[in-house]
Amino acid sequence: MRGLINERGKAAKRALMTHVIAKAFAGGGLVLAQAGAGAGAGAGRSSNSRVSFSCFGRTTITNTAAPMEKKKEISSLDPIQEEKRALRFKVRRQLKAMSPSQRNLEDAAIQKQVLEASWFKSCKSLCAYVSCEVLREVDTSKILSEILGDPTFACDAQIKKRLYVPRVEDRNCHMRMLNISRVDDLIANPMNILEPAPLDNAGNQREDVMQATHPVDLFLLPGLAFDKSGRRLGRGGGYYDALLTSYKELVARQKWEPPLLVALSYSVQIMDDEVIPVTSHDVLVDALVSPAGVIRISPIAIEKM
Ligand SMILES: Nc1nc2c(c(=O)[nH]1)N(C=O)[C@@H](CNc1ccc(C(=O)N[C@@H](CCC(=O)O)C(=O)O)cc1)CN2
Ligand SMILES: Nc1ncnc2c1ncn2[C@@H]1O[C@H](COP(=O)(O)OP(=O)(O)OP(=O)(O)O)[C@@H](O)[C@H]1O
Repeated sequence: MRGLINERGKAAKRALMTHVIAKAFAGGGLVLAQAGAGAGAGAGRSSNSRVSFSCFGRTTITNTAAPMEKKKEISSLDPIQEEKRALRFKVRRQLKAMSPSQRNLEDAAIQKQVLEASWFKSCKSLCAYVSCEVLREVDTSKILSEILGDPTFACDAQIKKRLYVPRVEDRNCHMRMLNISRVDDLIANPMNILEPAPLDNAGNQREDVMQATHPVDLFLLPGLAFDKSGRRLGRGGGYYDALLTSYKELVARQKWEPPLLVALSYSVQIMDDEVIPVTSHDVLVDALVSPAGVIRISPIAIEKM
């Protein structure tokens, strides 16, 4: 899975950029954004403009040749979003500076801890992200392959778990978690992230975790930065915050046990307290798995992990 993404290299970045630009124009709004601040892998550029995107209809377009009064609008953007954007920029740079061998070591250490953990072994149903090399995310390929029984990975016994993975639906930056049973169920989306088609090979709708009759026990979450009080900084789409909020509401309605929200983090992604800005939309995680170990944060993590 990781190899598949590896091979795509520059084409992936082009695909990502095309997608982000298309998304920006689909959003329709015209808001100024700070030059440089949002200019990560997905920022589109022309000679005097940069386009970046944010979800829930807040598209941002920077005209670097804009007159002064337009530049003033830049500083009137929500300061929390500005802080988040600056932190994303910084963490992306640190992730890019990690050597491949360091990343491999940390990927192996994180996945080993997950695979050997009692809370993972006992979980019957989970939502997990399909890691993307271009985004420098903690690798999940070994975890997913063990769940799905990929023969290229040696495992003592196939772990039987129900697995849901993200699929971005274009409208309103909506993300669903759909059930898959094989690695082959995944295809690359325009952002070059592997995700399932809405229909399975037999033409049936894949089960959406929001429609499932049984709860999931665990979410394995991606992100750009985390801290030891459970704060999580995502990539700015609000996809996970929205989905986790809806899922928590479903859990409360059904009187199910809440799932463990566990983020996977390289060492450089763990920030000091108070560094990550938060709003009321941000959902806190219960625990982190880093190469140095599991960090249990919430009472549910302390009880179950
Ligand atoms: N593996 C994986 N799948 C996922 C997510 C994720 O974070 N990781 N998502 C979680 O939401 C959703 C997709 N959301 C995404 C949001 C932004 C970017 C992205 O490429 N961002 C660029 C910067 C873009 C910009 O700011 O202009 C980047 O982070 O470098 C990718 C996926 C659903 N699937
Ligand atoms: N549940 C929600 N309902 C409405 N808007 C939301 C919700 N969650 C986040 N948003 C909005 O989405 C935008 C992006 O949010 P934020 O910067 O917190 O995303 P993120 O945590 O980086 O991304 P993700 O959740 O995909 O990992 C913000 O404008 C935020 O207000």
